[in-house]
Amino acid sequence: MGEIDPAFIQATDQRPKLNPTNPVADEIPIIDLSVLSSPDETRKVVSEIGHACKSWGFFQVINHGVPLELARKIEEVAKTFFELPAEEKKKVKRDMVNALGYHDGENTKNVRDWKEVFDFLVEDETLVPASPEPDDKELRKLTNQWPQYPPEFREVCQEYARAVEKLAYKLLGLIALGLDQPENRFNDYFRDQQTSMIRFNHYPPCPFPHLALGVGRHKDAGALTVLAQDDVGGLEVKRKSDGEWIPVTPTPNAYIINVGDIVQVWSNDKYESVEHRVVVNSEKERFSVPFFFFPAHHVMVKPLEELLSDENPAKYREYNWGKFYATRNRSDFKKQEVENIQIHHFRLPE
Ligand SMILES: O=C(O)CCC(=O)C(=O)O
Ligand SMILES: [Fe+2]
Repeated sequence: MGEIDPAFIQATDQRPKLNPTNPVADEIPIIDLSVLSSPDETRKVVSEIGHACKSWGFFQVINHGVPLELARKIEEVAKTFFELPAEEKKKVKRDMVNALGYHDGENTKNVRDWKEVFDFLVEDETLVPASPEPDDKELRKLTNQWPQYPPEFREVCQEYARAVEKLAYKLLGLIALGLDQPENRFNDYFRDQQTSMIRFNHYPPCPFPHLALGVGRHKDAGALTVLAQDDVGGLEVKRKSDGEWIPVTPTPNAYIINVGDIVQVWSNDKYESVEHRVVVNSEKERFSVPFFFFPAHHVMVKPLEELLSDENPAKYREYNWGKFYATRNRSDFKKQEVENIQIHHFRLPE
């Protein structure tokens, strides 16, 4: 079995309980979107989603409109890509210049994740700040790197991106309705120059599942995440009521949705971006595909004025999404000595 590289070892209090003595019932709500054509049913779905966002920050959706055939194809191209020899994958490796493509050395909270990933942008050319420095107004264009194999890779990725983007807008609308806002309240932040990204995660079997994590605990920084997972399991969500780590049992053909930091700020903490992590196992590899719904770089994120009052004053000062993203990317890329940028850094004193 050999020795584990110490870079992967989680601090004692972060290590997973692999065989919990009291297995927890899966409580994360499953919401059926097939009924959205009827106004009464839509109201019900809006309220179910609102509840799920408040109590869990997570829910699953079924009958979501993403063609099953496309979901199957995306899993297949992702698997085929990760099976390529390392030298082939390294041809599209991310580097200091291009942050997109393949890599296997990511740190979450300064511990290395047991995974390899491939990242691509939903818009093939995406503008982002050139640096995290607040006074540097320069922008740069990010572009995708596409592997040559499998040959259908790019086309399948782009078709999948459009289908999941549609679902992401639908969900964003339902969340807006749940906050008593018009359904299209948030759309303009994305319509032009969204910075959304799709990631293929591959978690190889790990001989040290009690010491390492596939992804360390974190919150997603964007507005929403729309995640496909296979049938292996490993995602765990921190339950708000007691801080226990609750596994999200795979549901066939479902997407897992979680609200990110941006929705937390827009909703002024009504909905919270909840911590989650991925546990690995010694036998099976696992694949997952998150779609990170990110607004345009120029969007200033702040609590919605419409929700604020004397009783509900703003809990955050506004921040620029592009600079947040640039700062976060810098610190995920290299191991750093300090905590990387987090949403609580923008919290106003009570
Ligand atoms: O693989 C998963 O289930 C979740 C991955 C995740 O949380 C992420 O990539 O942000
Ligand atoms: Fe995540």
